[in-house]
Amino acid sequence: MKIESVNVTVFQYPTRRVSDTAGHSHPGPESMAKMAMLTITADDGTKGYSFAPPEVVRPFVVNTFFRKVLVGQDAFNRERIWQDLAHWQRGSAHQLTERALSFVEQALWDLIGRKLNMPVWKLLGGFRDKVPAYGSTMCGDDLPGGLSTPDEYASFAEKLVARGYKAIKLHTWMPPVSFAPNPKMDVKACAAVREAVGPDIDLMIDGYHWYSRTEALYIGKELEKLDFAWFEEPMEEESMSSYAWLAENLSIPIIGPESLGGKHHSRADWVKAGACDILRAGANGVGGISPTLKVANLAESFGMDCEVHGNGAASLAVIGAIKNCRWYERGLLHPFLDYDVPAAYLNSIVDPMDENGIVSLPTGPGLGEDINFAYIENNTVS
Ligand SMILES: O=C(NO)[C@@H](O)[C@H](O)[C@@H](O)C(=O)[O-]
Ligand SMILES: [Mg+2]
Repeated sequence: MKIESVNVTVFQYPTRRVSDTAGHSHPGPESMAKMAMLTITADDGTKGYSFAPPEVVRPFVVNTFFRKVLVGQDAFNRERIWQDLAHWQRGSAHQLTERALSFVEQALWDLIGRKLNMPVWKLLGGFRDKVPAYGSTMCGDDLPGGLSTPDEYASFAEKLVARGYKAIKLHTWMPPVSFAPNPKMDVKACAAVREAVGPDIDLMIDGYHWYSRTEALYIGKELEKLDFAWFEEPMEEESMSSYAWLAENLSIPIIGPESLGGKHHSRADWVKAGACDILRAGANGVGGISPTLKVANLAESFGMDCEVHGNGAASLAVIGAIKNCRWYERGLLHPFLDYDVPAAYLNSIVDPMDENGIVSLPTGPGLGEDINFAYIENNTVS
């Protein structure tokens, strides 16, 4: 099955998610956003798809890297294609990003799954067809009735538990929110949520990512009193030694790295350095599904869990194939937004959750996205 073409369709769709000046998403007025659908087509007509921000898979990236490496290759030689692209990153002047690599690799997996008429998670190992989800909140805000006070976090947490979630992760306040960063406010939000949901719900925090060692230590010690399940990204992840120091000084599990580059290579060094108790990797951030699987397998070899970063089909593809991931990150959630409403370009969401907080993995071929092709065609902008 030879790859014949790699194409990108950019289309517009309505959204109520806006980004702040640090890239964190919050609810906002409805606006039209743009999305790119990356399509890989094989010579027998089979197609594979992934969705990406248009700038990540812009024409320069597709023409300069994707088409040169993929076209003419056997689509089943996915690892060889991935290695060839990954090696080109060094000489790409930072134009071939981990995220671009992730999205083309995901489309390749989707193509393979569609060709074999099997879900990717089953192709990769088929460990499970259901997974418990944790509710991952948006970052805090200053919206009255949103996530602007500890009590509003507590009230939202109660609603999430009523919806079925058995675990909740708080993204707390970060600049540009006026009073952030604020370790004491982070702790107050965590305490309010623990008070509201009781002792049987797993709680985690993912707060301001640039605290000092002493600020992170203070928060961590307070979280230990609140029996939090993990402490995520409280400092700059480029400083692995800071995380090793923090992990040494706290009993609460430290999880990471999430946003650090270096794919599965950097995560091996984190394990060796004792910089985390739980590994983390996302299929959009470490170069795709296979590198995420490599991180999960590395973690398993050291008796560690690997909690997959982010929601979506690619995350589910990995989680369905491995044992050592306890949760699916379902989010990001906010009181003002209904997560269960699919985006206009999808007929249904890929991660439906029942009243017990269990997400059933997609049973369709490939990554299992229920794509509304007619909508995309009617809303194509380039
Ligand atoms: O941290 C995350 N998940 O754990 C990300 O999904 C979110 O994007 C969060 O970091 C953020 O909004 O920056
Ligand atoms: Mg995170």
